[in-house]
Amino acid sequence: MKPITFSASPYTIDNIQLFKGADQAVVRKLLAPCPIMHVAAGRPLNPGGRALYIVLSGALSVAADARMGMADGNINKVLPGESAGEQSVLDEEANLTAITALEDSDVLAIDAETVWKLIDESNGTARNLLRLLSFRVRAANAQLRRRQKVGEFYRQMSMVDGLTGLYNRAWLNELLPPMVGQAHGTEQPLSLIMVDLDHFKKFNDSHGHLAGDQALRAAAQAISNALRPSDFAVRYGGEEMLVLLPDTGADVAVVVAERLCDRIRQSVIFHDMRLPMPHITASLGVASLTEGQDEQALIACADAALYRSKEAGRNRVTAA
Ligand SMILES: Nc1nc2c(ncn2[C@@H]2O[C@H](COP(=O)(O)OP(=O)(O)OP(=O)(O)O)[C@@H](O)[C@H]2O)c(=O)[nH]1
Repeated sequence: MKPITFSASPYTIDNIQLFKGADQAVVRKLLAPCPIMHVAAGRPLNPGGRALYIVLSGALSVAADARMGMADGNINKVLPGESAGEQSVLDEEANLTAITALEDSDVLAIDAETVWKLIDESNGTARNLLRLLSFRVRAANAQLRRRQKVGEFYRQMSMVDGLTGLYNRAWLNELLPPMVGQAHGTEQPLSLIMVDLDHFKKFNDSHGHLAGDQALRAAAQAISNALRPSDFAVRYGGEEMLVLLPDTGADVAVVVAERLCDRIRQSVIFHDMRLPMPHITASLGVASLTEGQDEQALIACADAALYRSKEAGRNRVTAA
């Protein structure tokens, strides 16, 4: 079968995605006046213009524009037979994507009016265009989902303390107020334990800051291992940690705090037996939410109890 060419060019239309299965005579008639542009490698195509471009030879690169909030360094390569710029033609918006020739290319430029005529007069072209747009929407949705996942990952990372793996102050600031609100609303108890490592300055001075970091990790691990999945451990400050116990009243909170105190005292800082065996202890303060109390007052109560543990000789638990 004789290949169908268009314009005065040697190119055939049977390999162009958009015109697959379309009435070739109609397509050829409408494409006849459309210019074929030769674009040198690295040159942009009509920035901001409204035209549908079909690559006949060479290759184009299409990068989403930052103004759309879609720019993410992703570049799509458009190869012979494929098209770019359909959307700007259909929604009558200026093309916000940067289209550049990756290599010396021949590109058929179809102006908006001709695209609409093709849609009106060639069912096959209209169907192909719909299919193409549907594919583009799916790809954009998948890209958005990927970006949401990455965003959520970084959001969660920003809520975790890098040294201990416990939640950090940002997490506490976001989550404690609603937890206090919920406890008041449901009249469920909520308890809080403040944990502060004893003589930690001396520990650092004697064993070095790296050993201090390791001791902090060991204490955080001991705390995490001793809690129920419904409890939360937070690194509150340097060597100060905080434990939140939802649905837990004062009596049980003191039992949990005693357990944490024991586990920290027994924690192994260096598993390498050739290293000296320093150990740590902690002082703890326990407070339970009282009527009308806000989160700051609750923390202040636990802090005051912790201070009394320090005053009484450290390595112990005091309840507010
Ligand atoms: N290695 C290490 N040390 C830390 C970190 N954050 C805080 N510290 C140290 O923890 C020490 C806390 O010292 P202080 O607040 O004086 O309290 P302390 O020596 O534990 O004394 P008491 O709390 O009264 O028992 C300081 O020397 C801080 O430098 C950390 O991330 N790593």
